[in-house]
Amino acid sequence: MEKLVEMKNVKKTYNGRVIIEDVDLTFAKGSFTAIVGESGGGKTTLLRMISGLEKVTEGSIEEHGQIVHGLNETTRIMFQNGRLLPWKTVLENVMLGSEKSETKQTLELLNAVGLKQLAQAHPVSLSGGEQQRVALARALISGPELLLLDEPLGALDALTRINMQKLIEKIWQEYHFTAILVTHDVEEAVRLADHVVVVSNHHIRELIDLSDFPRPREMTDKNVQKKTEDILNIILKRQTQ
Ligand SMILES: Nc1ncnc2c1ncn2[C@@H]1O[C@H](COP(=O)(O)OP(=O)(O)OP(=O)(O)O)[C@@H](O)[C@H]1O
Repeated sequence: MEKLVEMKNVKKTYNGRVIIEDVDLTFAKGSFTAIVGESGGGKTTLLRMISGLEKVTEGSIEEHGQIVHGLNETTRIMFQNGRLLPWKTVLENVMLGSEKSETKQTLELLNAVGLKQLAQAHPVSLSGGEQQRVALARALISGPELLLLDEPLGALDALTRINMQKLIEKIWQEYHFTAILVTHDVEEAVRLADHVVVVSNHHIRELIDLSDFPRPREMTDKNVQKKTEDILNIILKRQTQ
């Protein structure tokens, strides 16, 4: 297992208030990790520290053995709101993620995310799911090593969400980046991740290894349902303590 990111004894406080502490996590190259847990538990803060956008208060975060200082060239972030520029076309929005001009790979990527026919459309004419496809392509156009996903499917309806989960899994398998996903949706975490991090009470409460679960994972699969219930119980138990 080759390490990409390593968090050692990380603590974050805002104005003396502990948001998260005692974080020791390793993210292997090419792995898919989901971070779940109670609202306000520090999930986004964890992601922002990994991205370099937020400083750690104590401890360290290393990428390829180098301390993370600010946003890395090879890291991209995808948010709940695609943050597309309305006056630019789909293709132009995607190209914002790259300093190079359009290439054969650009069209391959548009094709892979199902946007080839919409390359000249503007964001206003796209559905929410299509807009997030553009945001995904823009995040991937430069070939990042690490993709941070901050609740990227949170605003989508249930069916679109499931289709987007399948797309993210397919793209992750094809493009071999390391993915870290923050989500409120435990089913989504179990469907996509090979490691699930449960955050609660300002700590990493549990690490669940799903790397042996075959893909694609369907919610009709009893083992997938059981894992989802187990994780939900860990979160709920904590909240009632
Ligand atoms: N810049 C900041 N200054 C002060 N407090 C902050 C700042 N950013 C986040 N917080 C606080 O840190 C706590 C954790 O926030 P964070 O967004 O990381 O949680 P979360 O687990 O992602 O929550 P949610 O699931 O609701 O999105 C919250 O109480 C939030 O108010």
